[in-house]
Amino acid sequence: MIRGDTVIRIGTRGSQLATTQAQTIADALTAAGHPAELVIIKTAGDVSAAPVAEIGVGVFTTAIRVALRNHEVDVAVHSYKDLPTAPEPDLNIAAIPPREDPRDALVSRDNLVLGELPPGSVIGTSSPRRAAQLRALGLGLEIRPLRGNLDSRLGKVAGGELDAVVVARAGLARIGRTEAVSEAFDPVVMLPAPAQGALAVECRGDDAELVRILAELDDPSTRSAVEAERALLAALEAGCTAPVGAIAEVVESIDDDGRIFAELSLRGGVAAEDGSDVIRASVVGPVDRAVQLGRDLAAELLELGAAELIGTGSRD
Ligand SMILES: NCc1[nH]cc(CCC(=O)O)c1CC(=O)O
Repeated sequence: MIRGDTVIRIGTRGSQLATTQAQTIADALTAAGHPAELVIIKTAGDVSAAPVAEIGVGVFTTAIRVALRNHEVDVAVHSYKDLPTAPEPDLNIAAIPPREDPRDALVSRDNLVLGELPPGSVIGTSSPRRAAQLRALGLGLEIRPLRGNLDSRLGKVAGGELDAVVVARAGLARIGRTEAVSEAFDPVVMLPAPAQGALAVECRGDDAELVRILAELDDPSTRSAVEAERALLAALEAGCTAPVGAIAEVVESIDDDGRIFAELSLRGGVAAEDGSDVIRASVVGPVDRAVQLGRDLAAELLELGAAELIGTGSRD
């Protein structure tokens, strides 16, 4: 069924990463009989090269949401981790497609893994979460601020300006550059940003037909995982300013009668920005209790002292 004769307009940032991921949604909709096209929208994050910590949460997403509310576009495709946690009651994240690998990735000179980088090596990242977790490893690395699109970040390693950068593996996967990855960090080493690697496909809440069409692209396992991670982040934002990492996965468990069933495993952590301390905890529970699991884990982290870790409270 085609929505009248109108083409669905998908709002996206103009970066290669953003347009590539929005195009996958356009292609999926078109293949399902709903022709769609991209509309490029400039966001504050595209205009300023300042660290996200300074420009604020929502720099990559606010302008796209404005265009959605103004009916300039019908759908917004966001990197989920860039969305503020505040709910937007008039908008509906109608699809969370299957997630890419959520891990952070090291891209380094000579393809070295983290443990091979000598003390004093210079690593680029502007993410307080990545910087804090790198410092906490105690490897004597020097952390330098770094922003810009993925290509320019990788270029700083290729050009010899930096020994390595840490970026989301998912971003590299989407633009076809996974060959650049020298190491994907197990979450035991570095917890990814909540919702890293996931997309939020959003429309106006009153566009019932589009809500229904987009729902076909939804992946319930990814949705549960992202809901748990984001609930953890939202609960911690209230009482803690240090950077937060989280990863949830649907895992198979076996009950007392030997039957296999699905559960949601959530790991989360908070790190002092100077790397002097990391607090981690985990929880496993019913997949349909994702939000509660996130809140429970946040409460546990706060009990363990998360609020006492000082940070800028900024996001990736
Ligand atoms: N903060 C910018 C941003 N937003 C989403 C991604 C990567 C793709 C994703 O996580 O879905 C990136 C780049 C990065 O963190 O390296």
